[in-house]
Amino acid sequence: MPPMMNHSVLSQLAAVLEERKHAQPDSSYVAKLYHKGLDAILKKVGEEATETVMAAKDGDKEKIVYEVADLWFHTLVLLAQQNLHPDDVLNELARRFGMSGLVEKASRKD
Ligand SMILES: N=c1c2ncn([C@@H]3O[C@H](COP(=O)(O)OP(=O)(O)OP(=O)(O)O)[C@@H](O)[C@H]3O)c2ncn1[C@@H]1O[C@H](COP(=O)(O)O)[C@@H](O)[C@H]1O
Repeated sequence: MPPMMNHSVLSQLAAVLEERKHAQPDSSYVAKLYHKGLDAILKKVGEEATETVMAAKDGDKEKIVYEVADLWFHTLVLLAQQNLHPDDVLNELARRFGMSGLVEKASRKD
């Protein structure tokens, strides 16, 4: 998959996560998680990190990909809940990699 398509997946998912902030709590998984609050989101991040570790210890590549997807997804929910965007993380990684101007700064200040 070309890099721009990967970035597009993150951006499109971030847009859906943003929309879910205005949804009824019982209307979707993400809306329910927002409603439960920060501690519930952090609990999911912790659980998915643990499940990733267990998959890696089992040496199960398919499960590693599945669990990392769950982990990334819940960290994206955390970023959205904190009014941050995946581009903020991509920019930080680009900065560490010695690149600049990879993507526009996207976090909101509210
Ligand atoms: N990518 C995901 C995604 N990855 C994982 N999950 C959910 O995260 C949960 C993973 O937790 P577990 O494995 O512990 O399973 P679980 O026992 O059902 O979890 P809990 O109910 O106990 O928290 C599952 O319920 C998955 O369905 C996701 N839910 C939603 N998305 C994306 O988010 C978008 C918005 O989701 P909704 O708000 O549900 O419409 C969707 O269009 C999807 O693209």
